[in-house]
Amino acid sequence: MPPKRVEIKICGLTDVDAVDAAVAAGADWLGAVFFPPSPRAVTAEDAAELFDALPETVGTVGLFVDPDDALLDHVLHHVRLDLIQVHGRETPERIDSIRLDFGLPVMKVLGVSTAADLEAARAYVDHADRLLLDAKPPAGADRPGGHAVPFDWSILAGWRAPLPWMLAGGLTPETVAEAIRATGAPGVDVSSGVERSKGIKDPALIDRFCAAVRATEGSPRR
Ligand SMILES: O=C(O)c1ccccc1NCC(=O)[C@H](O)[C@H](O)COP(=O)(O)O
Repeated sequence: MPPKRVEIKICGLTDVDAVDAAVAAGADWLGAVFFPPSPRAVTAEDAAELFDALPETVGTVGLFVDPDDALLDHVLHHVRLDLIQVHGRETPERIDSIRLDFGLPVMKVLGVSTAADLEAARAYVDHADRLLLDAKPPAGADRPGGHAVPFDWSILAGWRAPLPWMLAGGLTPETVAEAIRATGAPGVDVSSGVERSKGIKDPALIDRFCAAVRATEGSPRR
């Protein structure tokens, strides 16, 4: 079987050095968080600077939590995004309206901790373009993601993804290869695991993360 390329998304970027490191390391997707309580939140203007002059091979992702149309309008007025990631309680119908009104594909995040949580995926077929499986946030958290928490990957055994998907939640340069091997994930998403402190990305960790993913390509998977 030919080697399978695993998509890499580096999320929560806030500075140009980290963007440059992610591009140089071969990341496929770069994410910016538009959710002010996050330590990684950026303004539309910041993101426009960060995502200026990227190679065409690199896609840009805006991460939103239950965004209203005014926020999406504002951000998209400033920044070229290729994919909208929604990390809140967005229904399939709300995703339809985002796709229709803003003309962009949407990746819906599902918080999972048990196999039963995976059932929710089916409701998004014919609505979302992609799914991102992430851990549920700790109790009382002020935001639904980006907590460096993995979920139990064994719940994915035998799961047939109804849409293209990515794996997230507490991945690091040390764990990502095993995560890919154990789950067969066609894509991986990281934020905390490539940071030197909360919200501050470390170019060397980005490089190590991407290298660890690329080293898995072609090796046997689930
Ligand atoms: O990063 C945040 O602060 C954030 C805020 C609100 C919703 C989601 C958020 N992060 C999610 C991600 O960055 C990723 O998509 C993914 O969950 C990976 O997070 P991590 O466990 O930190 O690697």
